[in-house]
Amino acid sequence: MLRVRDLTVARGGLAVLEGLTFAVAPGEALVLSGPNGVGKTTLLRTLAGLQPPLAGEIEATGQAAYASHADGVKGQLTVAENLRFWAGIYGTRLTDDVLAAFALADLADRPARTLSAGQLRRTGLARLALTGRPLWLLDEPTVSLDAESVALFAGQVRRHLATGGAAVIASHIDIGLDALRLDLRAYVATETATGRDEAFL
Ligand SMILES: Nc1ncnc2c1ncn2[C@@H]1O[C@H](COP(=O)(O)OP(=O)(O)OP(=O)(O)O)[C@@H](O)[C@H]1O
Repeated sequence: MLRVRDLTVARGGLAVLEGLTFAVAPGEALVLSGPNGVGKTTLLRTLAGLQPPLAGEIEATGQAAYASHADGVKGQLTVAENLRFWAGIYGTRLTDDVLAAFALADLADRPARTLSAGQLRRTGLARLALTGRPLWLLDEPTVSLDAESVALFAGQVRRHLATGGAAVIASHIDIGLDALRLDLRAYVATETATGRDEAFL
């Protein structure tokens, strides 16, 4: 589903990670780890096609759904209206199953601006299920979620994988998935370190 060869990704014109080679097959999840600033978001944005790679190749079969830190939920719309809006964009339908899967049934008619941080995050994540896209690229999807919601979300990822989907997930916590793991510390670009050090002199 996703094949990456000798990839270098950059922010602000400087290489952040280099020499990345990996593959994610249908049914597989890859968890990206590494400390703040190592380049998880930069890699995910590059895989999502939101920024060009500095070098290397990315081959993907099927479209990707990218979920970033920003939930992208419109505050003046209700939860259901937000989800219907996205379903319209992706040509799918909002069903009770999706609301139930993300524990949003009781919140469906609430204006999104009145939601708690975790409820807002669950609404943003429910969008994934509406995209119908096979590859999920998830940047810290569990931020603001309590333990119950993390388990609920992990269940949705498992369901996605079981139906032939795949996922690449940046996460500081173990969300309990049987996943491939990639520690990005091993790929920190040497040029970056030099460039940043000089910038601080
Ligand atoms: N616009 C920019 N210009 C220059 N450097 C940037 C820019 N945006 C991010 N960076 C730097 O690029 C590096 C990678 O950032 P990135 O957001 O990908 O890290 P991350 O692993 O996702 O971090 P976190 O765990 O904190 O979310 C960091 O050192 C960051 O400071």
